[in-house]
This record gives sequence, structure tokens and C-alpha cells, in this order.
Amino acid sequence: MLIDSYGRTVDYLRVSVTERCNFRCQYCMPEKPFSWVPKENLLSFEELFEFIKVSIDEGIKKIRITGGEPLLREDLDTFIKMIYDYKNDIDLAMTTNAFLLKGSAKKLYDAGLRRLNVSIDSLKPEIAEAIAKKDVLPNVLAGIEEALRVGFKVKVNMVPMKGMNEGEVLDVLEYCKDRGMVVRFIEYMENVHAEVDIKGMQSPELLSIIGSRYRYEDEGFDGHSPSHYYKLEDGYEFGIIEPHKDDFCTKCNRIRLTAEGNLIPCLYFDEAMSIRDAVRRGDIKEAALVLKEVIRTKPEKNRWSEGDTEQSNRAFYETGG
Ligand SMILES: Nc1nc2c(ncn2[C@@H]2O[C@H](COP(=O)(O)OP(=O)(O)OP(=O)(O)O)[C@@H](O)[C@H]2O)c(=O)[nH]1
Ligand SMILES: C[S@@+](CC[C@H](N)C(=O)[O-])C[C@H]1O[C@@H](n2cnc3c(N)ncnc32)[C@H](O)[C@@H]1O
Ligand code: SF4
Ligand code: SF4
Repeated sequence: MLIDSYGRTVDYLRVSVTERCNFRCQYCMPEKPFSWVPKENLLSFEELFEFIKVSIDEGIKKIRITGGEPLLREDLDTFIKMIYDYKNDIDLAMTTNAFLLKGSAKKLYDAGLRRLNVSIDSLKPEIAEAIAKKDVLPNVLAGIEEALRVGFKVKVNMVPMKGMNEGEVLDVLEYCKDRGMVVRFIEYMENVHAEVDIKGMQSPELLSIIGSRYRYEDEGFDGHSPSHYYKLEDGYEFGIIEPHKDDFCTKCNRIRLTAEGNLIPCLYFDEAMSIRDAVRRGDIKEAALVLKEVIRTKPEKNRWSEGDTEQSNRAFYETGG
């Protein structure tokens, strides 16, 4: 079992398989080209899998594949199958922008993946394009329909922003409700890689919009999920991810691995330790020691809860969110 110095059990590993992305979401990635991590620094799927085996053996029970955009990496289904075959009761999930999902959903399902979290920030083509800097909506919606068709359990993530997609909170909720998908509204997390003038919407404002049409009950947290859940009168559940609240981190159960092998104790802070050399040398003991050290150094909480002016230096496209 992996336990940090605040007594929190860490059993959730988020693995970013690439920092590259086919979108340039304004809250996540700068628009102008910048230099990517050189290919030789990226861990192969075999190398990532070596570390995943170590972490499962040490107590990880949930693995989420993320990015950048994970579907840009070739043979992702083979990687999923490697994990599934090693331990098929692992809670294995992926977060994706769904642009390439239509053509890959079936292969991923057949490889053992069952849960997908997909980002939809707008159902209006021009607003979706303004946010992602690309005409993305038709592909995203087609990807989601295909994922539901092949049997995936799909959740939707939306980052509501003032003056951008704020008028669509109810539209996105209803789109998801009609299809049996849970929607989670994520409070924008201020970071230096995003566009400077973004103003995220926070939980009280979102609840007031939803409350203008629906009555809901507070359901609290579901296990260690970062999302606070609410239930409408007809039983439909939606969530809000509230990193600006002081108690958000008390149940944190996760660490993050980047595509170049950096193990990150917290989404907010810069600290990280590399497992790349250990894995490349085949030194499993060393990789396990790094894992334990990263968990020992997990901070108590982020700094977004200290006010909207606190900005993280971390890039979401690198950590995988
Ligand atoms: N601040 C903070 N935000 C998080 C954390 N985990 C997830 N989030 C935010 O919530 C978003 C949604 O996360 P997902 O990738 O959908 O995964 P998840 O919420 O862990 O998924 P479930 O297993 O379905 O509950 C992330 O992209 C982040 O923006 C966390 O540990 N800290
Ligand atoms: C970094 S993306 C990676 C996976 C995939 N490309 C996608 O967009 O779903 C994971 C999640 O992080 C969220 N995200 C990115 N930047 C964020 C920010 N600054 N604040 C809040 N959420 C953010 C996205 O909305 C997405 O749901
Ligand atoms: S949020 Fe996801 S889709 Fe958007 S730029 Fe970041 S990594 Fe790409
Ligand atoms: S901000 Fe850091 S401590 Fe808080 S829940 Fe996220 S990873 Fe955990």
C-alpha cells in the first residue's frame, strides 16, 4: 500500500502518453508553435509498462491514460491490452478530446478499456473552434456517439469560462443527460501556459445557473473522485471539480507520470522525480524507491484555493490534467 505523509492512500496513477495535441485549448496550451520534448526522451510503451507493473505491485488500483491527446500515439490499443492482461481488475480509463475516437473506439474497447472521459466545452461549432483553435465539434460528437455505440461508459468534462461558453452550461448538461453521460464542470485552474484573459466560472455560479432550471441535491464526493456530485430530481447526477475550495485536496489519491518519465506528486507544483533512467536500466527496485519518495513528498494541497491570482507553472498538456 502507498501512503503519503498526510495519511492519504495513493492508488491512482495518471499516465500521460504524449504531451502533443491536435487542439490548442486556450486554457491549456499556447497557440504558437513551441518545442516538444525530443522523441528520444519519450518512454516507449514497453518502458511505461515496466513502471506500471511496479506501481500496480506496490498498490496502484486505478490507471488513467491521458495526454496531450492520447489518441495521437500509435498502437495505444496494444498498450491498453498490456495493462489489461497484467491485471484485468485494474480500473482502467482514458481522458481524450475525442477528435480521433470514431475510428479507434472499437479497438480500444476490444483491448479492455471500458471508461472514457471526453472534453466538450461547447456545442456551438464556432465557440468550440474559438476555444480549441480548430473546427473540432463534428469529429468530437461523432467520436462520442461511436464510443457509446460500442459500449463505453462516457463522462464529459467542460471548462466553463466567462464570455466564452458560459451560456452553454445547461445545454451541455442536457446533451449529456439525454445520453446517460455524467457531466463534470471543471473550474478553470489558472496556469502560465493558458491565455492570459481567461476567467473561469466557479461552483456557486454554476449551481445558480443549474438551479434556475432544476432542483438538485448535494450528494457530496464519490469516493476519491475530484468531483463534487449533485443529483437532479429525476436522478441524473452531475459533478463540479472545485480546486479553488480549501478541502479539495484532503482526499487526494493520485500521482502523475509524464511521457518522458517524470513522476509528479501534485498537479499544481513543479516538483517531479524521473523514473526514466531506472526503467531504461531495468532497475525495478530503483523505480519503486522513486515511486515511494514521490508519494512521501506529496504536498498537502494546491495553491489555487488561496485565490484566483495563484497560477501554476505546470502545463496541463504535459501532466495530463
Ligand atoms: N486540481 C486537481 N484537479 C484534478 C485532479 N484530478 C483531476 N483533476 C481535474 O479534473 C479533470 C478531470 O479529470 P479526468 O481526467 O476526467 O479524471 P477523473 O476526474 O480522475 O476521473 P474519474 O475517475 O472518472 O473520476 C482533470 O483534467 C483536472 O482538470 C487533481 O488531483 N487535482
Ligand atoms: C490536459 S487534458 C488531456 C486529455 C485530452 N486531451 C482532453 O482534453 O480530454 C485533460 C483535462 O484537463 C482539462 N484541463 C486542461 N487545462 C485545464 C485548466 N487550465 N483548468 C481546468 N481544466 C483543464 C481539460 O479540460 C481536460 O478535461
Ligand atoms: S485540454 Fe486536452 S485537447 Fe485541449 S489542448 Fe489540452 S491536451 Fe489538448
Ligand atoms: S491539487 Fe495536488 S494535492 Fe490537490 S487533489 Fe490535485 S494533485 Fe492532489
